[in-house]
Amino acid sequence: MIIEDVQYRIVFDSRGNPTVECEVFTEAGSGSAIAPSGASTGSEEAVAVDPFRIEEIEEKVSRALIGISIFDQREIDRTLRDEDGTDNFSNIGGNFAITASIASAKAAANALGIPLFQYLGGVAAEVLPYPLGNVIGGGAHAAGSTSIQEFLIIPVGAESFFESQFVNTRVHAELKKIFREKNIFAAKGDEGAWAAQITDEQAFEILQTAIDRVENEYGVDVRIGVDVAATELWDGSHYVYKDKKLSPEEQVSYIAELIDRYNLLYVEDPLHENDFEGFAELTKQVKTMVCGDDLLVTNVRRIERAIEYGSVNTVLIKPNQIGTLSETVDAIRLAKSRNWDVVVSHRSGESEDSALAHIGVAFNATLIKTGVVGGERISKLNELIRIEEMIDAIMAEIRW
Ligand SMILES: O=C(O)[C@@H](CO)OP(=O)(O)O
Ligand SMILES: [Mg+2]
Repeated sequence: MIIEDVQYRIVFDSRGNPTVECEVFTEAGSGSAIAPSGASTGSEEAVAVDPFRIEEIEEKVSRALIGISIFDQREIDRTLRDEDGTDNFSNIGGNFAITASIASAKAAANALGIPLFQYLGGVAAEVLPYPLGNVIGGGAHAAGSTSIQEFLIIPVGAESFFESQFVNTRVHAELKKIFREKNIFAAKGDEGAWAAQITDEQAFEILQTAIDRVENEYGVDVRIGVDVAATELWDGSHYVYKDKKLSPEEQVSYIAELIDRYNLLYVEDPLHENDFEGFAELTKQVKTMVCGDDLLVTNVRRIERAIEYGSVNTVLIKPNQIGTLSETVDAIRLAKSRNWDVVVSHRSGESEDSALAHIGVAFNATLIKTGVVGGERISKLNELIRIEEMIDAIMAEIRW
């Protein structure tokens, strides 16, 4: 079954910015995908181009893809690469490429009449990731709030995906109460996390109080994680926080101290995007998940470098950072070959597209990073609740 047509349209993302949606057609129907976008992007990411170049790029992509088998994802993705001709998709745009790539996979799954997670992951796709929920945020996602970009929670004691997300929503709601009790004005940042004029230390204390209350009420363990997004703090020689300035060595000890003090389970981008050695220094010292986002940008070449240095033990996977589904899978496989944990992640600018939930289940991600609230975050979380139901139903039928 071949690709018969490829069409793009311009739609809007959660920040209200125009973005592209791609629809790939076969004789059996179609599949579609919407491009997300980052605010704190890594400099080595695939480049998103202006959605208003739609006419020119749609012409190129459809000419290239029409006639290829919808089930030959590698060939589809190779063709997108060839058509672009650059390393970072600066020609046809990572946004135009990733949507064509994922829309093709969805069209293939639809043609077979199976869900995307099953098309991509087969019978091995039977475990759900835990939701890594962003509950307090600042940095590039909310000006004036914390220096650390994201304070995240992981409900490690939950027994189902539903329960995990339920607990995360309780912590998010409890935080609202605490901000009120303390007379701290809190608004919401780009990902639905609370944004307030507080220091990072205050954020940790407030979050710990919220977690204690929720743990008491529901009897589930909740751990804290952070995305420092340290490239945003880096001025070329120091990490500049609201209330302090740290040298690279001080930054490593500060993060190690935070891990110890708040029993952090997860730390993302604790150092700037080119400090492979600094990451390695920290990873050696701690037992927690040390994750590379801007450092690795879902790119096999950068993951190889991180393996060489021993920089991390966890990879963040954002399909739009690399631009095709096949290369996303290559990044996941390479990380898994080193026993790293895999975390699939949304972007700060998102949409109702829920493919990320399917990709997380298909490739056995340990965690899925989304917000906790907001339609564009909830679309992935609710999809995981549906997938959990589907897996239960499938497992009740299949016997090994
Ligand atoms: O840094 C991050 O991990 C992401 C998602 O939370 O932010 P952005 O999409 O703005 O890069
Ligand atoms: Mg990040």
